[in-house]
Amino acid sequence: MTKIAVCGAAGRMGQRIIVAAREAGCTVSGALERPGHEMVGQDAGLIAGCGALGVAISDDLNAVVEGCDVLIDFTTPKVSLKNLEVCALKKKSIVIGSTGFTPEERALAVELARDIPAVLAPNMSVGVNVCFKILKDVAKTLGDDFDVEIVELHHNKKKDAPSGTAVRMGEVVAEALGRDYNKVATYHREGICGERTKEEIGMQTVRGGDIVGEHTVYFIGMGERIEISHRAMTRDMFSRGSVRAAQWVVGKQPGLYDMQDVLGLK
Ligand SMILES: NC(=O)c1ccc[n+]([C@@H]2O[C@H](COP(=O)([O-])OP(=O)(O)OC[C@H]3O[C@@H](n4cnc5c(N)ncnc54)[C@H](O)[C@@H]3O)[C@@H](O)[C@H]2O)c1
Ligand SMILES: O=C(O)C1=N[C@H](C(=O)O)CCC1
Repeated sequence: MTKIAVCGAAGRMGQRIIVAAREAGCTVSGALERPGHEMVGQDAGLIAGCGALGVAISDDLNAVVEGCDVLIDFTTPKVSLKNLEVCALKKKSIVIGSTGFTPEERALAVELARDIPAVLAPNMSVGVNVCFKILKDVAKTLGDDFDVEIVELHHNKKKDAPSGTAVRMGEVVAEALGRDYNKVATYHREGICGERTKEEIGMQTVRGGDIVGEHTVYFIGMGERIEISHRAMTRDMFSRGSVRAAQWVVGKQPGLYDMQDVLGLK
């Protein structure tokens, strides 16, 4: 039975992951929150709404990592990189769902994961990862005759933009079209900004209410348009995906994997 510890345990995702881990028959061996968080000391199961687990939320990263097989971390990039460092030191696996990594932070994650098996994915749902796969084929088939725009919608508590999912969608399309995402991504259009170039990939962000997560990639041609969308109705497909990744990654060869590896979509 996989021993899973959850970092960000009182968060929107952390609470659902604790529920998903129990539903999957895993042991919740530990729960972490930031030092000084009001929930430190509280029972993680009670906070998650699934009944007492006898696991108190802790702020002792080293002790919690020591007691698990794998850490599931949905926090922030800086926290995740610290967690990855400690997991590497203690030879434990880690599943990271945090988003908002800079290219430099992502490169550091690759380096830190050289000696342990780790999964880093901006979206743990099956549906989005199938979208990643079909987007590559659609972009390659349509080529440069279709302008690509990506729109993402999330709740008003989300701290990063655009979503990690939208960035990954942009990267997949850019790669399929032989472009450098970091050069062609266009996050802002205002004033007399000139005609749209063929190469740019527009990235638009909407924030409001309790939207769980919606993404649409538009391939806009002359006289026709293709739209590929994913709408998340609950966070449970993310949490179930993270637990599936945690069960998959333990015992794998060292390195940084993504959800396509976990789902066998490569
Ligand atoms: N990969 C996916 O499928 C997926 C799905 C949903 C959200 N996310 C990402 O996961 C992250 C978290 O999202 P959320 O909605 O749960 O946010 P949230 O703010 O509700 O939860 C984050 C939690 O991390 C805690 N935290 C902060 N610093 C910490 C530390 N040093 N140690 C332990 N805990 C710490 C916070 O106190 C908070 O409870 C975001 O980056 C989001 O984009 C990814
Ligand atoms: O709620 C969030 O925050 C989400 N973040 C991920 C992203 O940034 O892509 C996945 C969707 C939900």
